[in-house]
Amino acid sequence: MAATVSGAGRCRLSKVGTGRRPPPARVRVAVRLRPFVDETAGASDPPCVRGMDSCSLEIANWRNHQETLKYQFDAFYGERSSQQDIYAGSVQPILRHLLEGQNASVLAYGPTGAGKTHTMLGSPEQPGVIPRALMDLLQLTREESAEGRPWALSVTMSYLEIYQEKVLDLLDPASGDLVIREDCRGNILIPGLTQKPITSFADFERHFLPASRNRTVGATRLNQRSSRSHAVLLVKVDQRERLAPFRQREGKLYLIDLAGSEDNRRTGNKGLRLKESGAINTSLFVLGKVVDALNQGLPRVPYRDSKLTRLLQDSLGGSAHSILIANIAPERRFYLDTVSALNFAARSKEVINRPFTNESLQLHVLAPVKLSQKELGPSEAKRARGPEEEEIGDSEPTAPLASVSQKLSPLQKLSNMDPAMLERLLNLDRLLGSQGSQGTPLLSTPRRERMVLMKTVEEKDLEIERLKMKQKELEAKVLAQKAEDPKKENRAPTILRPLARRTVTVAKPLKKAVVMPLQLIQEQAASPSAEIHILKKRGRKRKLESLEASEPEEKSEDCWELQVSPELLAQGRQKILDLLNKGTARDLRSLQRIGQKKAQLIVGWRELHGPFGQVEDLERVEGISGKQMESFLKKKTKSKGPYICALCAKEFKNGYNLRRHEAIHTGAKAGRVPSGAMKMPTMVPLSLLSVPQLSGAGGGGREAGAGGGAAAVAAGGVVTTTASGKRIRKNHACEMCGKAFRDVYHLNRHKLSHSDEKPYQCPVCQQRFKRKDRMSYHVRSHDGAVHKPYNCSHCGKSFSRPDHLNSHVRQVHSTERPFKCEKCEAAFATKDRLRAHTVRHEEKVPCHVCGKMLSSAYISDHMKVHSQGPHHVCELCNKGFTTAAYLRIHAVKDHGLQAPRADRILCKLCSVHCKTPAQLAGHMQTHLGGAAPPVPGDAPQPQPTC
Ligand SMILES: Nc1ncnc2c1ncn2[C@@H]1O[C@H](COP(=O)(O)OP(=O)(O)OP(=O)(O)O)[C@@H](O)[C@H]1O
Repeated sequence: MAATVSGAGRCRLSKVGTGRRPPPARVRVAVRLRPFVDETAGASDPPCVRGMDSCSLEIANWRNHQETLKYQFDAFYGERSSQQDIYAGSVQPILRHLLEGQNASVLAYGPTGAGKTHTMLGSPEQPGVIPRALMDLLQLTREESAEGRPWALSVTMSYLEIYQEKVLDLLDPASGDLVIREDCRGNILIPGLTQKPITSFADFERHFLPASRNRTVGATRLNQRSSRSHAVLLVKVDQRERLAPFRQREGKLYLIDLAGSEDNRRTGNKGLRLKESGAINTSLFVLGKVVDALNQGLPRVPYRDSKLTRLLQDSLGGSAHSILIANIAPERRFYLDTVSALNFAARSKEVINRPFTNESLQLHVLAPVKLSQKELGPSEAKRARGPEEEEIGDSEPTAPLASVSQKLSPLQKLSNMDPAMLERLLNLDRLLGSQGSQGTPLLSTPRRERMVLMKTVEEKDLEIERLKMKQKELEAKVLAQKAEDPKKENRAPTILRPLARRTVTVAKPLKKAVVMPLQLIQEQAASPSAEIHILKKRGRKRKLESLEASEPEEKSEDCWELQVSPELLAQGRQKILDLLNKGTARDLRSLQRIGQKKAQLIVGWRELHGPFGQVEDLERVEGISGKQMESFLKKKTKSKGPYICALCAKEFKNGYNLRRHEAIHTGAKAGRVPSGAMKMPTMVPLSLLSVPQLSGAGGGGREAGAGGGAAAVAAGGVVTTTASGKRIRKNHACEMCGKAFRDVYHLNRHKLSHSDEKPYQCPVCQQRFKRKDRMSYHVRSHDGAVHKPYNCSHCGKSFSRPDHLNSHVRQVHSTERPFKCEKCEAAFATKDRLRAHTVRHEEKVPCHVCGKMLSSAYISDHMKVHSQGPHHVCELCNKGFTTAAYLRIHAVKDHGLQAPRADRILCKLCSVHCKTPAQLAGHMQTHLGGAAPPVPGDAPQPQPTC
């Protein structure tokens, strides 16, 4: 029986009367570890995964063999668990939701050969989830629809596979590729998909077993009967109420055996198998993206990017109670697949679904339960005719009918709605969704909820109208006030006119201008002493006609001077001091003459020596000279120009520079002020600046990703705004990774990161470097030219900067691991290490050449395999490797060698690798019984090196 699934002809009543968003139900995740397939293998090769309890497991960390990665799920089933354990523990509990008219789905996920088909299908001796669930479900429906019970239940089944992005009906293989559609309520439909009614398990087997033989399977190196497609068994439970109000419910159960992700090096796939594998990997990759998008609350979830995710729209982030069974294998050769499957499972358990009851009124009441109008009351008789008839039928409805009609009529509005309005509502829905609103979603839920939202929209419109009115009133008031005091109105622009240089050269009266910040206009009357004078002094070229006789010495200078009262100055200095003591490196950069490097030096100094007593203490920071200090302080009193940033007090010669600088704080695009805007310099005395304002300063106004990209470069370049407000166009893209750079120099410097080439060698110790500047710096360290006064109290290593010392202590000697991974329990000493670690949680992407699944961070390295061939060849077996690191791993793993790095010096006594002869000399002390290293915790003392 071919049937087109359709919701037409029904009036949906789900959650009528509740008006609330359905309660959330997280996707539940269970992990099943299969036993060793070859039982003898277990003895020689211990499993790489170990169960800890019924919910958690641990797996070795391949980057650090001392560590294990721990995962926690809703359930963990070890290798000894039976099919019944999994079914009873994780699947059986969700079946009851089907009888409530809700959807449920069970997905088996995992790498190829990990036991997905075994879990879902099993064998005649060990039946899996599918036969067990069907048996129970049919039993339940029989009980529920027994005579005298209010509901009549019927069950149908459909069975399909997604093979190479084609939807194929396994019950009718001749039907070809079917399309997936979505109805106006967001239900996923497959028109033309066969639905077979089943009333007993024998019925089910009669349809299911031959259909299963239609599923595409094939032999790979890892699995003799590997599923080459995703198989989806859809079981629908229809319920019809036997008595009024003749409701109808529909619950859908998806039982999905996903094809396994495949590493084609190990499966040995070629030709068709490789093509199948590409389709499988791609759809699983999209599945990962869907999970990520749902977890991050992105406005667009890429369901449509693959047939699999389109079909699963209901199960992930939709309306189903979902359970994901992640199957994993114990063999070491599956290690990376296992980690990847566990990471996917960990991410999936964050996904929230909102199941609700799929309930509607029957339009055409079932014949057997149709009662005569006599048997029904008049109102019931009318209701039995169905809502459509209610709405369009009688011209003079009775009272109860009218009330039903009234309830339903507004719902019609939505279908008749103007598309623009519908779009607005959709946007609003997305917005609410992205903000994690507790409000009602719009189009993913039944109509009644949409009504609530529409009402909200109307209320918001009214609110906007009200605010507009208020604004108009206020504007009218302001105008009235201005009219009352025309003198004040006229004076303001004179006071506030910007003191541009050009105006000064021609305007004699501007010998002395009083410029008031806007905020001070009111205060000035009360406190004349708070005046701030900005004096324009005579320029050398642009001669001022005459200046006041009292200021003869100022005539020789060509600059603006800001004269502030001593109290204001003192307050300003105090604020700078606060900033020095409390601000982060980023905040400090908002100060005059303090860049990234100096900011870090200041923070490092502060961590070592405690807070600064006075601003002048800055001089004690290594790297800030007395001269710089002087000019730093001087800059606070001597102005570059009259344009002062209201947030960080930096001064600028002209408005354009100021606006460009302001973009740092606002993140706005620097540029011309719109013609209507007031062209005013922002002049605020330091005293008005509060520390929070200062500490908020320095936010980068990035307009384009720093990384840019080849595409963006091709389209005219990437424009970025640096933290100091400078706009840079990056026109040069790296062809390896697409990152954009401003010039060829930086591009070439970056390209070195893609190669292992180290062209620069230290003439003293032969250590090699990728960059010349790094090499020269290193060479200077040999002759003591690099001053390294900061010594580590734990190991004696010297550093030129306190922040370097601090980060060394944090990384090497501290047991503190403040940077925690959100996905697993790993913790790190530095942000960089955490960042490197998070790569492993990223869903792998397929290489477009060979289909191999890799973390995106490793793709560019991997591409070397296809482009230039291996660089590093093992001398023992002639095998090539793309990186020296891989060659080293190979030497250790396959030949049991401890391969020394070319740039390392080996200690002959214990084979420890040292970077430099100096380090080796230090290390030798441990063999000679030299002086013990300083006691940990000793404050490091700056010691000049000889
Ligand atoms: N829990 C288990 N107990 C015993 N044998 C198992 C178990 N799980 C899997 N196996 C066996 O492992 C082999 C591979 O399992 P299965 O075919 O189910 O893997 P799969 O994940 O479906 O692979 P593919 O994705 O390639 O289809 C089969 O021979 C199966 O019988």
